Formats: sequence, structure tokens, C-alpha cells
Amino acid sequence: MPITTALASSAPSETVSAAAIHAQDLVKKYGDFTAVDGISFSVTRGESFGLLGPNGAGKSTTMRMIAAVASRTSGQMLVAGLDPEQQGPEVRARLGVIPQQDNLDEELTVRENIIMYGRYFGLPRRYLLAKADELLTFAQLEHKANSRVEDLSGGMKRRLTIARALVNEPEVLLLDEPTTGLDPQARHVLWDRLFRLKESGTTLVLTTHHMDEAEQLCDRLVVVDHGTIMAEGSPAGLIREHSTREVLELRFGMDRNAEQAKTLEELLTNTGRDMARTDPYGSARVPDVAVPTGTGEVGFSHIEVLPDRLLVYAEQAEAAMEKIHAAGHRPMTSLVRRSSLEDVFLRLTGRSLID
Ligand SMILES: Nc1ncnc2c1ncn2[C@@H]1O[C@H](COP(=O)(O)OP(=O)(O)OP(=O)(O)O)[C@@H](O)[C@H]1O
Repeated sequence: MPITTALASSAPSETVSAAAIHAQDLVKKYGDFTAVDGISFSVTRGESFGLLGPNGAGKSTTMRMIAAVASRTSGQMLVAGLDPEQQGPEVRARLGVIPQQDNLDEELTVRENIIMYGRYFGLPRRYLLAKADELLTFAQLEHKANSRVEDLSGGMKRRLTIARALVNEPEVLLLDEPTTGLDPQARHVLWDRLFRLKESGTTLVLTTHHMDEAEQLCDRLVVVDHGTIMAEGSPAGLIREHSTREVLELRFGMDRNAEQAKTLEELLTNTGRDMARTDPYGSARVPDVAVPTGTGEVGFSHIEVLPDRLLVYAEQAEAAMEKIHAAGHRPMTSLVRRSSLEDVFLRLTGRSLID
């Protein structure tokens, strides 16, 4: 059966053809090992879409199948309406690919890297000279145009890799771990450039195991673990669905955390007017809408015990802290923060995103 027919049988055809990427029941096996285990997702044109998961989750393998550099074992996929398996060169011409490891030509200058890359696409030299200037300005590398790549910082190399990937004006930009290994300042500069691309309408598909990156850049994302999709939604929607609004982080000392967790759980669960969960480790979910709270109301959900600290999940973490103090408990340190995608991942898998 042609792929368009197969895909259309389970999704509205206008959805499939309008999608920048449509993947259905995608499987990739390496021998007996299943790296990608039947994942399905759709990326809308102009959207910024993320695959968030820990090392080894199958994110890069999925990206390689999208980029037409790895075959799939089964399932279907369309990229810009084309099948990467059947129409590899056409798909690659529509994509900009930023691999996990920079593969710039260290012997060439910054400008030459862009021009040489454009030549692979058969783009004319005159076009490339003007395009290189435009892309160097975009990447904030004008002042490095004639420097050799080996003289660039890590952040500059990453920006050059992105600039180079834009030379063929791709419909979709694939970014595999775009800022891993960069210092915080370099990450922010790169995020700013990606924001601009997003605003100009480029479809971004990125993998990351940094929850802050996913929160910053993604309109929508899938949480991936062991080759399967655990959850899908916007960063805010996922947090609303799988966590409380706030988290109270407490340290009591390594050997006391587990014991304290039991005591605090009883204390916070039995607080009269609170919206406590009857089964704090069960599957009960936090309501989709913000819980109305008044003085003393905690909206307690559950406690996670990590090796070095406790995470108390509550709509009102300050109120939880007050109750803990009032009951005479004195943690060594305490911190109130908003829930993040890291909390979502922990809730879904029982593990941290970064081991
Ligand atoms: N060519 C290969 N042969 C065998 N196993 C592979 C191959 N490529 C990837 N794998 C395995 O498939 C699993 C998924 O790898 P993948 O690189 O897709 O994960 P990832 O989520 O991108 O993680 P990372 O961020 O570490 O790259 C891993 O267990 C990896 O060891």
C-alpha cells in the first residue's frame, strides 16, 4: 500500500499532507535491540517540536530516520509530504540538519564552510556569496568570517553549524541536542537565534535532555523513554497534567530523607481543608485547572525521595512549608520552586532526566 494511503487510513488526509512531519508506529531495531518502539507523532508546519528524553531514549535514532540517513524497521513516515525511505535526496534537500557533534571543516574558514556546504546542494556561487554574508550576520559571526573554524569557541561553532544548515533555506530544521556542552551564556545566545528562526516561520524539530531547553524552545513536545512516547503536550500543559504548580525541595541529611518523607506525607495528607490525594503514590492526577486555595490550603499531591533530597509536590509549597515548620520539623535546607518538565519526567518514569 502506498504510504500516503496507509497514513491517510488512520489520520485525516489534510492533517497528514499539511504536516511537516508525520510519523506513525515507527520502529527501529538494531539486531534484537529495539531503539525506537512504535512511536507516532505529527509536527505542524511552523511549529517548534521537541523530543525530550534521557540518553539512550531513541531520540537521535528518530532524527536519523527523519533525515533519511537511517532506515526504519517498520512504520510509516512523511517529511514535507515525502517518504524519506523512498525519496531520500528530495527529503534531504528540504531539511537543515544539525547533528549532535559538529562536523565542520576545521581546515576552512567560517565563510568557506558555508559556501562549500551550499555547493553540495548545487547552489550557484553568486547566490552563496550573498547568502554566506546574510547567514554570518544571523549567526553573529561577521567578525569571524575569515577565521579558521579551529579558532572558534564551542558556542560559535554551534552557531556556524546552524548557519550552514540554513544555506538551502530548509523547510524543517532538525537539531540534535543543540546546546549540549555549551556554557550558560553560549546556550542563551543560541536560544535567541533559534527563537528568531521560529518567529520567521521555520519548523524546528529538536531533541534534548535539558528540560529548560525544552521549556524555552518547544511549542509542543513528546517525552520519550526506552523508545516509546510517555506523554505529549505543550510544556505548560504537561506540567499541569502531571505535576503540581509548585515543589518544595527539602534536605534533611542523606540517612533521614526516606523516614522524613513518611512523616511529612502523613502530616500533609491529613490537613483537613487541603485537597490531599488519598493515594499519594497512586495514579491520581493533579487537576487540569489551578486549585483554588485559601490560607493554609496546601493542595498536596505526593513526595518523591531522591538520594540527596525530598521533593514535596503541592499547589502551594509555601503553605506546605509552614505546616512542616509548625509541626516542629527543621530541614537543613528548603527551596520553593515552580514545577518543571524534570518533575513531569520523574513522575512518569520514576527517574531523573539526567542520570
Ligand atoms: N548503530 C547502532 N547499533 C546498535 N545500537 C544502537 C545504534 N545506534 C543507537 N543504538 C542504541 O539505541 C538506543 C537509542 O540511541 P539514541 O542515540 O537514539 O538515543 P538518544 O535518545 O538520542 O540518546 P543520546 O542523547 O545519548 O544520543 C541506545 O541504547 C543506543 O545505544
